[in-house]
Amino acid sequence: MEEIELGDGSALDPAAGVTYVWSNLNVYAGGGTMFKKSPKVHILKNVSGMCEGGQMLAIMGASGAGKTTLLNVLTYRTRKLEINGDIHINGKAVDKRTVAGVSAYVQQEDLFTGIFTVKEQLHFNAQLRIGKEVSQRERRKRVTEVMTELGLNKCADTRIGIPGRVKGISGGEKKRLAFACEMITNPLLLLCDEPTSGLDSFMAQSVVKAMKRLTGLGKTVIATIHQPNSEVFAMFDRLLILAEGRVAFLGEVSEAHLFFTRMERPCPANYNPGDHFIYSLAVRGGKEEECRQFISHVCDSFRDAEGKDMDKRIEKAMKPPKNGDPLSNIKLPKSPYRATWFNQFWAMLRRSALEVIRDPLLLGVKIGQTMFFAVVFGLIYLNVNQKGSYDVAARNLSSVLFIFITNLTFSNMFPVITTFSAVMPLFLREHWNGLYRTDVYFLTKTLVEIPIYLIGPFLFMLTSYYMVGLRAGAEYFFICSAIMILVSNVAVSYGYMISCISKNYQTALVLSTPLTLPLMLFGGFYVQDR
Ligand SMILES: Nc1ncnc2c1ncn2[C@@H]1O[C@H](COP(=O)(O)OP(=O)(O)OP(=O)(O)O)[C@@H](O)[C@H]1O
Repeated sequence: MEEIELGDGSALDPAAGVTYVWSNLNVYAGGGTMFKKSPKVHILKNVSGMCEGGQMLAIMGASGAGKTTLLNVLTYRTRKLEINGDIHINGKAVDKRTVAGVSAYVQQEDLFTGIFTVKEQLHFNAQLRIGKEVSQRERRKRVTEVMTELGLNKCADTRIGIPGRVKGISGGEKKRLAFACEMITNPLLLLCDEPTSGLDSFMAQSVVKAMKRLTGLGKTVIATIHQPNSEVFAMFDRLLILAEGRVAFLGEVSEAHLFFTRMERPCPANYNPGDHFIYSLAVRGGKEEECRQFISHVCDSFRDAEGKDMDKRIEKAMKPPKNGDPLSNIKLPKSPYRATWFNQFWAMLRRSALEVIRDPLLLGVKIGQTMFFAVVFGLIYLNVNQKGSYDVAARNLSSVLFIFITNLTFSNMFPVITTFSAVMPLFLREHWNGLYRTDVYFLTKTLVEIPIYLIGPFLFMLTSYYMVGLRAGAEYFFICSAIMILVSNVAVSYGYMISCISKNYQTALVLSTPLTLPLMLFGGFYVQDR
């Protein structure tokens, strides 16, 4: 059978789609650190399941059942969790790189660059997530296609918005945009965490229909789903119901009806089956013990009857095919990044520049703050260079310059680390999604923001120049100022570097002081030495 060439350059033999299998997954959280112990929580308990190419699997369950944790484990996006169990694709154990190479993941939380319009966000994704073998024309066509498919044409030129500051597209449009950003890569395996939440029933249906269309191309679609309406529910081929971290049911939708009838909870006529299954396995307030006993009974019954057949199928699906490489129908990218270094650099440079131009708040706050401190320091050290003998005045000036350098270094570095912590979730998601490398982010951010951090210290030193009442040695003052401006910019760069490397706010903060100290001392000794 002929291979399907996908938009991202990968290929899929429709006769052998991606069979995704997971077996006996046990996930634990907590346990504490060496300093502080906390109880270990067993989140997923012996969870097994599978989804074949051309199928759409719904993962359902009450809130807290473990749906999101399962999807995070299946996409290797877990941090600080202990995981045991096996994950196989087409019968072969796979690692994070393989899963990242074949899959796309629509996460529950929508994270975007708020200053972008919907179309710009999709073009940005098309530039960085589609392989270089796909032409620009094809990419533009793909953007137009997904916008039409997901009803995003109306808000194509509307900014996404920044929560609490810039009103942008609606919550439902954001959800569809998140979905469109993943669809654009034409993935072999699509995982979605609640893709329909926040959507009206028409839009929820459109999103699920778009997912269903992917299964028609032989792709594998797995989604957690909350309160699906009957039409949406009917579109899923298979159902995995989780309850209290255990598998309560796995199989076809029609089999679920039979199973719940056997459990003496038949779905009433004209009742939404999805709602009924979730409600039956929820832990209700005031009846916790009773509900937990029922859940335990349902999970045990499934494991000891229907689950046995499923286990056999899973066991079989985990064995590699007798002949050939089980992953031979998948062209895995050599690098986790689809775009070249230069393409990543230009796309990120443009985005970083637009962020400053379209949201000049940071620029305004930074300059306003610097001017405020320039005036305060200027008033404290007003005409300091005019007082006493020439030697005393010179010594005073050196001390004042040292204080200036301390202020400029720290006041540039800490805001960088603090503002970076706000964009850290987006950076981490895009970086792990293979959009760009850490060094590209660091370089483009630094390059774009350096002019801002040049203007601030320049105005600071200019104000100080007039306020300290320079008696002589203007040349000395200007050289020291240049050194200070340089040092304060290296501090900005340091701030970004520490944040990018540590990828963690607390670590960046802890590292910032010892790393800034040599810089400050260099500047300090320089101004003292003259
Ligand atoms: N890192 C963690 N530490 C401790 N408990 C955790 C951690 N992560 C998840 N849990 C717990 O595991 C359970 C499952 O969480 P999960 O987010 O997977 O549920 P969910 O089914 O997706 O819920 P919802 O539908 O409300 O999003 C919850 O009780 C949650 O509190």
